[in-house]
Amino acid sequence: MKMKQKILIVEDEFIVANDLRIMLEKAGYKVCGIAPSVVKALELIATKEPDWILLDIFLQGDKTGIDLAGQLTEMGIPFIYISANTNQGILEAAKATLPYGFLVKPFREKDLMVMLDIARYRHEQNLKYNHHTEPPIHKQIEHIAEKQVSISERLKQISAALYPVVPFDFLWITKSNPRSTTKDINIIRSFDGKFNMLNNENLLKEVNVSSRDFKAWNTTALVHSGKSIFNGYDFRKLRMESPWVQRLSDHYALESALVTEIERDGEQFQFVFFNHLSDLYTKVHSGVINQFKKSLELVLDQVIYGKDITLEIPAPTSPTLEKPIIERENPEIPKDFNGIIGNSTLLHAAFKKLELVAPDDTSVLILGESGTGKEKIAQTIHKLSPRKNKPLVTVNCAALPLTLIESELFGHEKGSFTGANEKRIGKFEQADGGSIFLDEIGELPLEAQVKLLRVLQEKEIERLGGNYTKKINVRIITATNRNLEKEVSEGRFRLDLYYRLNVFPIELPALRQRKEDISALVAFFISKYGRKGSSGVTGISAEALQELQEYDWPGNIRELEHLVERTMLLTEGETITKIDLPHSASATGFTGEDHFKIKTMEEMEREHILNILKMCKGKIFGPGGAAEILNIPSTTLNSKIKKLGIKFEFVK
Ligand SMILES: Nc1ncnc2c1ncn2[C@@H]1O[C@H](COP(=O)(O)OP(=O)(O)OP(=O)(O)O)[C@@H](O)[C@H]1O
Repeated sequence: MKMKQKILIVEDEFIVANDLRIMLEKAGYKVCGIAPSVVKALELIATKEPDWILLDIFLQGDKTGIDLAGQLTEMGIPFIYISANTNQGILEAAKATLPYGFLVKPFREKDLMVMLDIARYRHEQNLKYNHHTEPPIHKQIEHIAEKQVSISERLKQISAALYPVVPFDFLWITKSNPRSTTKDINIIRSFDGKFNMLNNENLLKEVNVSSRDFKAWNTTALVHSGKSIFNGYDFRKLRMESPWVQRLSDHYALESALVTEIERDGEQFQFVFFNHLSDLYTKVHSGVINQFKKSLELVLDQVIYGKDITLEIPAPTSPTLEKPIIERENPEIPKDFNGIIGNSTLLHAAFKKLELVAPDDTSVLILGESGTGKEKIAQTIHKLSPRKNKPLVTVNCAALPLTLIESELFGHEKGSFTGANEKRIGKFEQADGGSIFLDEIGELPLEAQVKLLRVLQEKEIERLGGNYTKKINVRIITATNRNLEKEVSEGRFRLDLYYRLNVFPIELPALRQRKEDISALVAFFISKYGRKGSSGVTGISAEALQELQEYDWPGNIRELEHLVERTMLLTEGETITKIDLPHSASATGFTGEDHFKIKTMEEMEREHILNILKMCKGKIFGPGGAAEILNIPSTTLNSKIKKLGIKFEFVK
């Protein structure tokens, strides 16, 4: 008989805590204490040494469950949140602490037990691989801070990493002591979720303030007397005290702020996060930002402090046409990992995980946008596993008609449905002894999900329309470019299956997150297509490469590969000097011919919104903003913009 698992309940509502205790004890767990506050929880952890913690978010005292979570991770104690709070910002902040689960109150006894069961299973797997699922956000920030890309690119990436846990529309980083605005950094989030950086000079122009006024206002960091959260009345007071904050908040329709101070070498810096939602920030956010202080220090050291801020991307050093910077004849053909090119830290993190898991039978879930190389990774996992001499069967779940998917995967008996003239061996049976790669797993219909769960749990398949079951031995590798958590929350994907598949996730970065790999990839593709075809291209000019590095790559490596191949065919000399990158004009639907096209209502709506956005120079909120002109709430406009796929570049 196994030792009973000891659980500590951290919950300030006695009735809920007691209820939980009864359920857990009934299921055979030992409840080693109930703590209504973080302080009490730490005391009980020291004396009772719990195996698991069930953690509420808002507790007695000024510390939240999320504050405690950071310490739990350091102590290596696994935890699950149990909270009634489903505010998106708080969920994201909770997620960033890497819990083993999140249960929303009220819940059924069964939900709790399933969640605990799966969490324990995942924890065992994690201990085995000694890792957590993804690098925590502070690690991501530190990694970006040290990247060899421009300061503004790093700050944009850091903003994107921070955003899920501390959402903001405007971030002002300023030196508060000794007071100075010369090194101010202003980061603005545009409505399409991109971050743009402005120095003070440009920002003053944008918000229409003369530098004389700015100086006269003696604009300095906020006097915040130790307070960090500014909602409602506090925010209005802040506005009254600072004309600069007033101007910013009028222009960007900002309604709340969160402030944190960081000291470096006797100088005090202030990070001020602003949001257009009122009452957005809570002590959860200030707790999170406190946990990130060390990373923010690094950002100041590496990215800002002691350096001149230039927002311009440095001009390419040698924009030569004659001297291509990548040459096939003298090829620095990049080193690769089983045919996968890339040297960025993000990709290396994925390789490391891959090497770790490949020899085992553990299921792997590969996450990444389309074209990031998920299939390549799946092939490599198989190649590096003891199953390498057995088949790797690939199934694209999105490419199969719903009606056929089950028979394709699990096989069918003759006559089991109309058209089933012959018995069919399913893909799982074909893969017996080897691996199966289920691409686009998010597309799998619910009935097939049940069967897949059965394969994972019982290691057996059942053909359609028969009593035929067979034990099989298949390693399952899945991939998706969808947000599976969202699919789960919307009822399209089974939670239990998600947890089983997500035991070992490998995240593949989008190409835009690892632009440092672009030149190696281009060199690789030039060499690949040069050898194959008749193109005489051997290199690319620095300018053209720079252009590639500035592009966003929605189609990732697949798009880059096709573009290089196409450009090589169109290039007459040896060096690619001109690249025909997709332009926003055609994407906006503003080509000349469009005048004569019959347009759908959606197209009309899109065009009208675009026109207004252009008129307002992209301003959505506040006076003179597009929402006001269109007479709809800004939130509605924002969701229309998203739905209609309007991108910020189209507005410029
Ligand atoms: N790191 C890499 N080095 C070299 N080639 C790569 C790399 N990553 C991807 N590719 C190439 O890019 C193309 C797309 O890769 P792949 O099909 O593996 O992407 P995917 O993420 O599975 O895409 P989808 O989600 O659309 O199925 C392939 O031709 C692949 O060979």
